[in-house]
Amino acid sequence: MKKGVLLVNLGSPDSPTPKDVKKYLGEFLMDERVIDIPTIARAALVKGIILKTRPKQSAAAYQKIWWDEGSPLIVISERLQAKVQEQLDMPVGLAMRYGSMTIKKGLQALVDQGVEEVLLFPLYPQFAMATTETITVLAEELREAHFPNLKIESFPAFYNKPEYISVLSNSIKAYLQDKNYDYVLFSYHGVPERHIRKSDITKSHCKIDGSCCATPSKAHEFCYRHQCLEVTRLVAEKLGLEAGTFSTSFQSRLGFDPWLQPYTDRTIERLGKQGVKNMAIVTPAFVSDCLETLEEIAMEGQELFHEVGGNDFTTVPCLNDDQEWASLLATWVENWAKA
Ligand SMILES: C=CC1=C(C)c2cc3[nH]c(cc4nc(cc5[nH]c(cc1n2)c(C)c5CCC(=O)O)C(CCC(=O)O)=C4C)c(C)c3C=C
Ligand SMILES: [Fe+2]
Ligand SMILES: [Fe+2]
Repeated sequence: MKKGVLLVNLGSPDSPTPKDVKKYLGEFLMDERVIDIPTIARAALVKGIILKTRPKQSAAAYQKIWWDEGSPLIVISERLQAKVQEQLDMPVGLAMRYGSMTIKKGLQALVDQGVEEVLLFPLYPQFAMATTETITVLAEELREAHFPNLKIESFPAFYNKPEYISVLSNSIKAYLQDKNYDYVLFSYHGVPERHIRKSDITKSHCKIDGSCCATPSKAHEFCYRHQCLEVTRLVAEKLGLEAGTFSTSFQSRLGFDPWLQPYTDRTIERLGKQGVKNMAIVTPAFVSDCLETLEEIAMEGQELFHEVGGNDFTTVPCLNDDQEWASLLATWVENWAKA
């Protein structure tokens, strides 16, 4: 059977105009795994409230980070795809969960090249209902409706694979080598606490308290919070960071529900007020730089840190198209193809 791989990332608007941002956010936020409330309530919230104001505000943010070639997230994902393709004999496709580069088009392009068996590769180190799950569910729906003879297998969350932790730690170490820092903040995209409880396959483990994520459980296979805390622990260990000089926080909260805490903005503020002068910030929920790293962290986060007395604020780039990272992806794909 001819094999191929489809890398899948989140997606971006076609352009940073309020019109295109509105279209993109409409698709994104109407996903039942992103805003997980009943359809009528979701439509009222998204179409009646969020889409009335957010597109203008988000478009202004996108305009600050947009590149001549397009959305950073898309351009970086394309560069990564090209590097992975250089190392593999099988076709390597790229698709986005939202926006114009659809998963349907990505699957069709592979089928057109004769592929009969696809490795679906969500580009997210940690599992989340709003990221990995929505990709795998949609791909299966598309397979049933349009590609009934195609075999699709999904690559699971890779947050604790030693080779991933190594590549991530190496890239952070290389970037911070000659930088001034006395604290490393690991900031992950947040999710509503409710998402964590919904993904708990034991239905009773996740209490989102001080201990559940450190207590071994089957629930952790699908616990975003546990997986983020593990990445921090493993990378800190690898980099030899001392206790008290690093911590985890969660960014990009939207709406009024409780999301995973501590929140990144409040953490930056607290650390600055407590006397941290030189902060490095890493964002391991994202494999590519995007609005959430380039604007929310590198611009807004830095401004906040300076306001509360901080000096240096270093935003460590995501893995992006790092050569070691591309080689690791190619190795994982090869291992799958051989199995
Ligand atoms: C409202 C709910 C949202 C959930 C839940 C959520 C989870 C989630 N998102 C990412 C990765 C990215 N999100 C990005 C942008 C973004 N995310 C939300 C909302 C939720 N995300 C919104 C409304 C936006 C758009 C921008 C804005 O208006 O603030 C991006 C950046 C995309 C880009 O074009 O650069 C990424 C990447 C993860 C990993 C995650 C759960 C773990
Ligand atoms: Fe998001
Ligand atoms: Fe937990």
